[in-house]
Amino acid sequence: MNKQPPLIMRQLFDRSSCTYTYIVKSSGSSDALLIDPVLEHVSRDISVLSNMSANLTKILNTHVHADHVTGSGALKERLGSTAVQTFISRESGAVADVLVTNNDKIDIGDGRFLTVRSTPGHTPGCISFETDDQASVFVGDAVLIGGCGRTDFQGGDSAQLYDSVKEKILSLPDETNIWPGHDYNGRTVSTVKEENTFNPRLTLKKSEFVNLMDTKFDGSNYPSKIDASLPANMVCGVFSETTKQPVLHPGGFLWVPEKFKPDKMVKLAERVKAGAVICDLSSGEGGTYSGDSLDTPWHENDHSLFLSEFKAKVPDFDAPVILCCKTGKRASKGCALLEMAGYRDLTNGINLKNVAEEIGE
Ligand SMILES: N[C@@H](CCC(=O)N[C@@H](CSS)C(=O)NCC(=O)O)C(=O)O
Repeated sequence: MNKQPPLIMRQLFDRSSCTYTYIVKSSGSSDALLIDPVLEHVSRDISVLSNMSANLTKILNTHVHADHVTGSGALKERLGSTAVQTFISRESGAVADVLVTNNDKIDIGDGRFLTVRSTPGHTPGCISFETDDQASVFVGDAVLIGGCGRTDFQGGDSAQLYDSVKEKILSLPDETNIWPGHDYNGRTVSTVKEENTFNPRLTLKKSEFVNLMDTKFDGSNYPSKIDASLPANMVCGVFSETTKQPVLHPGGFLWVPEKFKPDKMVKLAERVKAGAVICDLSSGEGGTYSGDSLDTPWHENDHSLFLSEFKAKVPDFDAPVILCCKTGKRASKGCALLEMAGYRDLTNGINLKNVAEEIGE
């Protein structure tokens, strides 16, 4: 029987965001891959790879991180953009060289591979990477040691997270090592058996888990770097040489949560009474309203510009805001973008005519 060459692994840490980065390679190949690199540690990662005589060929991202900027783009720039490929899930909506989906195989070299497991819930596009011998699984933020990723922004869904984790991670053999994306208490690795036995969240019944998560994580205390991280990570950390901002997302894709879709508009009159700032993104295409409204044009191909113009007009992240346009579509994208940037009280008002009708004008 052919024995598989052993895998060599390194776990690296970012103290600021408590993020783990992993190097994985096969002993019989010089090729190596990195999982979840952090921008500030690109030099360290290159140096560790060099000491291992390893040649970085692939950078895998478990998801669009909200608490740190990925080192993917900077590593590509330093090591040669054609020599290294970036990976992220197709479901994340982000841009990378390779978009992967459930059950895809990622070659490590020397006959070894990782299998992609779709594990949404912390975000819709979260994936885990399982080694071919099931000795290890790199889970990003789906499972944390004695915990799990939060589910209160970026389309998080606690019921979905519970199902993902139970079906794709905690169903692996007892002895499978679980390598998390973070640990805030100095722990490094766990096993399926330990998490199935002791994880205080994931040993709950699904309804109890959902209740706990939805109470504990209420959309407050967002990661402090969310504003810079999300736009950068949607393009795998590639920055424009001229603006030094993340390059624009081709096509301007924005994930729009259900609650911001135009047909989900609710309690508009109540938000107006609460003193909501009404912003018109349509430059007057959506009818009129007798009260005050701010004209803040939507920039379909430059979300950063919209964000900076909006922030200059509405600096308070807790201000109630109603976005309007002509049909509610641009407003829904605007709400999604502003929520990712940290605004907490957003409503899609569809258009000014609709606002006027809702409040009985
Ligand atoms: N304070 C940190 C953010 C901490 C945090 O929210 N961590 C996330 C993973 S990074 S999006 C999480 O899911 N935590 C789970 C938990 O149980 O705390 C910062 O400002 O960056």
